Amino acid sequence: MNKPPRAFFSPLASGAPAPMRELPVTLERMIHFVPAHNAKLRSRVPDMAKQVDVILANLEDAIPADAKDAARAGAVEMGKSFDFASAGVGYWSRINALNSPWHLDDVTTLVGEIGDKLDVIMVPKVEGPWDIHYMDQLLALLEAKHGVKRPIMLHAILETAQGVANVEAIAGASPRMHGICLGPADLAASRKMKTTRVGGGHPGYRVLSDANADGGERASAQQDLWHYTFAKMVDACVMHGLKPMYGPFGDFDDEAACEQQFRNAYLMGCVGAWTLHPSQIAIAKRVFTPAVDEVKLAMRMIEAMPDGTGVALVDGKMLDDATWKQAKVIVDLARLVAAREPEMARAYGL
Ligand SMILES: CC(=O)SCCNC(=O)CCNC(=O)[C@H](O)C(C)(C)COP(=O)(O)OP(=O)(O)OC[C@H]1O[C@@H](n2cnc3c(N)ncnc32)[C@H](O)[C@@H]1OP(=O)(O)O
Ligand SMILES: O=CC(=O)O
Ligand SMILES: [Mg+2]
Repeated sequence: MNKPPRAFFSPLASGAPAPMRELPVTLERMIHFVPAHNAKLRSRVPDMAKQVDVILANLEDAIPADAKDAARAGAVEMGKSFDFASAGVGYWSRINALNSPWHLDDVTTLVGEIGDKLDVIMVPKVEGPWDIHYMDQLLALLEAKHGVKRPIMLHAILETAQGVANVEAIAGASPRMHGICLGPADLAASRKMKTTRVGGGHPGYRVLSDANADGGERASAQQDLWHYTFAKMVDACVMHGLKPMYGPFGDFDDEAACEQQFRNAYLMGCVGAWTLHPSQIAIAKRVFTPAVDEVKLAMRMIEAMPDGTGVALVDGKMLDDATWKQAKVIVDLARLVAAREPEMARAYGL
């Protein structure tokens, strides 16, 4: 059962900041993962911040059990030693799962030490709205205790079959929700899919054309294993005003496949993807930044129908109110990019 509308935006603890009614308007084309226990990589944060929209201190999977405390301390150090807000870069952390021995220390330490520096906590393996309700209440209590001025947002990873089944309820569980991203590795394991890949396609998942009368070779094409989940996730996010994102792509050597996976997500409505290795940053930037010719065409479409109603022809193609809205999605994104990157502003003519 949902909370009544008036209660939805009430702080959950006396002294906690009021929940946000709108998400901050920010570019989040890539969430760059930093293994937070790794001092060498932590020392590169100021350089990385010049290249990415968001830096995430990872505490969960990929951090060895005996380095969990060091990773937590590293996340605190990152938040204290670099001014992400002044650099215009988001600062997130992926905490350990709700049932893990590290979870409680992760949340209490992060909020207690860097609650005012952290924009988003990424919560893994979210199964249903109850996980978000729990996080919401705990964060409100900790924010009140530590005098945090701005609510920390939550980004859920969709990586269990139960989570996928409950994705709409997860998206609508709290005004803290920032977005949801697809976690194809854990989701594959949860569903008992027979793949060991981290995202992307699989050569065995394909459709085959009918047999040829002459016995000739049958055409066959690989299909997208993630299409259903993406579509479900994007609709749930957009319905609740959240940001859908793609998660990890594990084959660092296959940049073309990474780019295609990111592009499918972009075209389907996602705003960004995780980058796990420096080589993936340029790919995410290329994909989640609208192309100059696409933006120029969209601007011409908007000019052709200045008040957004009626019908017009641009390059021989019909547009009406719906097309105008499609064009506006692209131009709005271009304006966000232009505000951050002067060379793109010039290229777009904005
Ligand atoms: C399913 C999931 O949950 S996915 C999310 C969890 N996984 C992660 O977060 C993985 C994050 N990435 C990493 O830890 C690393 O990229 C690894 C361990 C996989 C590979 O690292 P390396 O073996 O050092 O790779 P490689 O030699 O190609 O790295 C090239 C350079 O980039 C650096 N680098 C690698 N990953 C990163 C990163 N995430 N951020 C910044 N720099 C990085 C390396 O330190 C190296 O620098 P150097 O040449 O000065 O030594
Ligand atoms: O955490 C990410 C995943 O794919 O699993
Ligand atoms: Mg996972």
